[in-house]
Amino acid sequence: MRPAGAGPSAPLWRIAAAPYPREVGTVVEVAHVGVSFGRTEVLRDVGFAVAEGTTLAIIGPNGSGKTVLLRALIGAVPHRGTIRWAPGTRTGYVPQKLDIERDLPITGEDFLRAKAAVARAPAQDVTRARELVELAADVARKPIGVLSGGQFQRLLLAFALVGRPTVLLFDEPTAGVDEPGQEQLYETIHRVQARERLTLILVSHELSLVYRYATEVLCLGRGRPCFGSPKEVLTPETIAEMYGTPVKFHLHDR
Ligand SMILES: Nc1ncnc2c1ncn2[C@@H]1O[C@H](COP(=O)(O)OP(=O)(O)OP(=O)(O)O)[C@@H](O)[C@H]1O
Repeated sequence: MRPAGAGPSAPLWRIAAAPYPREVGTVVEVAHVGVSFGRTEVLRDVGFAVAEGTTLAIIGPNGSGKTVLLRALIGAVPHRGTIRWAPGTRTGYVPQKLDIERDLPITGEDFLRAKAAVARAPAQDVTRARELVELAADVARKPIGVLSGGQFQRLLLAFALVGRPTVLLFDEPTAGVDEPGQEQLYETIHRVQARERLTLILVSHELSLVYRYATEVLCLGRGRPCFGSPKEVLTPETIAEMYGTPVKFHLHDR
């Protein structure tokens, strides 16, 4: 299958040139954001807005600044420009990598309880989050080092859900997960999103899943960032331009 999409004349660049209009229900507004490390500019003039309950996918080649942007959004990286969260927003962040040793002698349950303690969330949030992501209680009682890639990603998702965020920021939800597991994980995220009325901002390399699940797509890469619907952004022309090379992806049947 080939990607469906608008022609090259589609308005792909609407954000960088003109900020997205403020709407009722906008969760975050980002305008002219830039990030540099020393003399190296990683992000320049990034702008977009995310409406409540929608899914923004951030795509782009390795090193294009996707993780840096997520970290800027949660305030972990200094930036230029403005990032305005709606009052009352609570974010849950799932990093791409965890800076903990997987062979630490702690169980999934311990891990979730630690988050509840830090977030001052009630103990029942742990069970609730675990059940939401369909992680079996006996799996959560195992040491984190023996969990499969898919189980570990579910644990990370549960970790982010403890404290009841209104927005989930997810860096590569399917890293270390096989292809059927990726679909299942996206289904789970989608289900949790609908049930909890969450807004999702996720970084992904899985363009077919992005096509299926995202409401809007922000593409970082060579040239100016582009922002639009999956149909507008995920065209062979745009992808080739942003990645610097043609990228093939398959659209799964619904
Ligand atoms: N704290 C930091 N100090 C210096 N440079 C950094 C720092 N964090 C990220 N970078 C650099 O910023 C650039 C973008 O990194 P980032 O991790 O955001 O890329 P990415 O698009 O998420 O890549 P990937 O798809 O490989 O995960 C890289 O060149 C990286 O080395």
